[in-house]
Amino acid sequence: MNKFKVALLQTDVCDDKEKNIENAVRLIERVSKEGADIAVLPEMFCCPYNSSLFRAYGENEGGAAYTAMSKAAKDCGIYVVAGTIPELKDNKVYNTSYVFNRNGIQIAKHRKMHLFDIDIEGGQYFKESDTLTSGGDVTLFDTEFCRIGLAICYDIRFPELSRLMAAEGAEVIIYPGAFNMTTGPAHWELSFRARALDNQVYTIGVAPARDLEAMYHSYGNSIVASPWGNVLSRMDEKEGYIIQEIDLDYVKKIRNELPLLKHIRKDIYKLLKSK
Ligand SMILES: O=C(O)CCC(=O)C(=O)O
Repeated sequence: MNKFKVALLQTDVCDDKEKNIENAVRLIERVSKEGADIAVLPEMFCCPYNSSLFRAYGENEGGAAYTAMSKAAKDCGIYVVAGTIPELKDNKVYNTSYVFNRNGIQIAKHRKMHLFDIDIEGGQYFKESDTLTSGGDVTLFDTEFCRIGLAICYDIRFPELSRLMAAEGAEVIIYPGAFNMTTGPAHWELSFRARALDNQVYTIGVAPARDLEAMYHSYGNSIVASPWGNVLSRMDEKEGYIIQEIDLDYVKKIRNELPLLKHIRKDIYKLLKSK
C-alpha cells in the first residue's frame, strides 16, 4: 500500500464548542465517503484561539471533543488526527493533539512542545505560556501505510524536531497549526517546504479558516508539501477541505536520487534526544 489519501479539514471555529465539534464530525463523515484514509483537523478546532479561553474550553482526556472524534473515527472507519484540544490535567492545560485509528482507538498523543510566545513590533503578540504547559515527547505513530510524525504549529519552527522524527522513520509529518496574518504570509509555506525538503518527507499543515471577527486571525492556507519541497495543495482562507493523495514510492525515489539522509555526517555531528 504505497498510496493513501489525506483530508485537510480547514474548519470555521466559533465560540460554541459543541457546534465546532459537530462541524468537525460532519466534515469527517464527508471526506470518509470521498475515500480519505486520514482526516486532519486544525489546531484548537473546538476553541477560539485565545489564551484566556483555553482553560474554559478545556477537557480531561476522554471529554466531549475527544469522545466525538474517537466515535467519528470508528463510525467512518478513518484515521482522525484530532487537530488540537485544550487538555486539562493536574490543574495544567496542554495544547494536545490526539490520533484515533479506524476503530476509534487512541494511538498517539502529542502535547505542543514549543509554546508560542511572540511579540512582533506592529504585528502579532501572543503568549501561550500564560496559560499552557509544554509537552516533552517526540510523537510518531504507525499506520498500514507508513510511520507519521506529529507536532503542532510553532513546533514546525524547530528543525531538530522534524529531523528527529525523520531519523525515527517518519515519511510524513502532520502539523495542526494556526499561523496568523503577521507570520503566516511570511513563514507558513516556507516552513512547510523547508521541513519537507530537509527531511524528504511530506509535510501537512491544517489551520482554522479565517474569522475577522475573532481576536486571533488565522492565516488558513492549509497545505501539503512534497519531499521535493514543492507545494502540492494549498487552500485559501475560507472554510473547506482538500483531499490529497500521498505517494510513498515518491519518498523512496527522492531519497534514492538525492540521498540527503544518508549523507548526514554522523561522525562529525549528532542530534541527540536529551531524555
Ligand atoms: O510560528 C508562528 O508564526 C505561529 C505559531 C502559532 O500560531 C502557534 O503555535 O499556534
